[in-house]
Amino acid sequence: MNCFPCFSSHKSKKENGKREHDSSADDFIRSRMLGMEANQEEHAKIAAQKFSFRELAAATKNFRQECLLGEGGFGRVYKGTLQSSGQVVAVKQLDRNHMKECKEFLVEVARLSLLRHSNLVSLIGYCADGDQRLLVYEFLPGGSLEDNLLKSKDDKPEIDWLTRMKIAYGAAQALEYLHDKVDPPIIYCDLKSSNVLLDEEFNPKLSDIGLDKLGQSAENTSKQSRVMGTYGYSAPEYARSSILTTVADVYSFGVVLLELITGRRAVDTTKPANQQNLVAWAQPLFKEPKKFPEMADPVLKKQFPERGLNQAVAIAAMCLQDEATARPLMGDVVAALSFLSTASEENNIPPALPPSISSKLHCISTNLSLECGGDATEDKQM
Ligand SMILES: Nc1ncnc2c1ncn2[C@@H]1O[C@H](COP(=O)(O)OP(=O)(O)OP(=O)(O)O)[C@@H](O)[C@H]1O
Repeated sequence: MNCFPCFSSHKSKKENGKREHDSSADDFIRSRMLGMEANQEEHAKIAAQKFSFRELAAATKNFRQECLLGEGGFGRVYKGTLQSSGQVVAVKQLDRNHMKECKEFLVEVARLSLLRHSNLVSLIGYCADGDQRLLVYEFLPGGSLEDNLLKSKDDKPEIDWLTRMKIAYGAAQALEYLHDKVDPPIIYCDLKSSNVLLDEEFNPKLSDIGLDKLGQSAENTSKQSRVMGTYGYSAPEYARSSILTTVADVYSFGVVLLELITGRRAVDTTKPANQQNLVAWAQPLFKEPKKFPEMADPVLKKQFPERGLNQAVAIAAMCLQDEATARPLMGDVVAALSFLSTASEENNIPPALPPSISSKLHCISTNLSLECGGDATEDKQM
């Protein structure tokens, strides 16, 4: 028997991430708002709070350099404190070339404000004063997964195995929500460790569900105009065709999971040529389960359950299959990770999967030409 999980593939459940949907709430908002003038009435229909530019300037000490958290593809992000409530927030000031049209901006804010999940950074409010466009998010004090896992760790505690699995589980739940619980489904587009933010307890939240991303629903994949994704994280079919689907998100998730397992960057130009691309380095190892423990991050000092490690690598291997339709659905990844992230603190061993899940997750040795190492007890886990 083999310990690798097999998930229902995208081909069987959905065709390339597309699915039928009825007229949804956001269609309603879009149609209503595009037909209206940008006035007070429009603002009132958005769940997020409306801020004036003056309020956000005050919150960020006039966008002072010391408040700057960083700069991304859509603009600068500042840490601020709302004077009305004392709440600490992250204020994203969009570049002038994004969302100039007030109506379009408000439509996208309305869509953003409908998203609610504990593993997504919440949108608190927005500002559309003159030509200024700003978004106000909850502030995540723990920094990004990239900061914590992959950058210099002098002043940071190492992230232990179970915490890594919990981070993977939370990020997977957020993607499952966007793919399967939102209608029409939303493709995250740019999952990478710098977009996984952490709170004080290392609970992950996906950030940067940007305006372009919300404009890119699973129904309009062929309308992709701007190059999204990040080298090292993008699915091979996206590099070939520029068409994004939910299965491309599954691939990017596989890369982040592999980063969590190995402590290596998706792309690291400081490494020897054959190790610079994480997936290319890992692919041959996926065929040699006995070598899986060698893939683990050395800073873990072998403090991980071997069965859990084998299962996590197998999930990553499933997500990273070249054949897009063979990749698992995020719902199945969530089911498997829920067990890997709930090991008892005492023995750090993930519990056996219940029959209902293990029957769903049947073996994938034929897909990946893998034979699992480990003992019979381990093999029964998945
Ligand atoms: N809600 C937040 N709480 C705390 N820090 C945040 C928050 N949102 C963004 N940041 C930080 O602000 C910086 C810029 O973030 P932003 O999302 O604009 O870009 P990015 O993720 O670095 O790049 P890209 O736009 O290519 O995804 C990053 O360091 C990020 O960790």
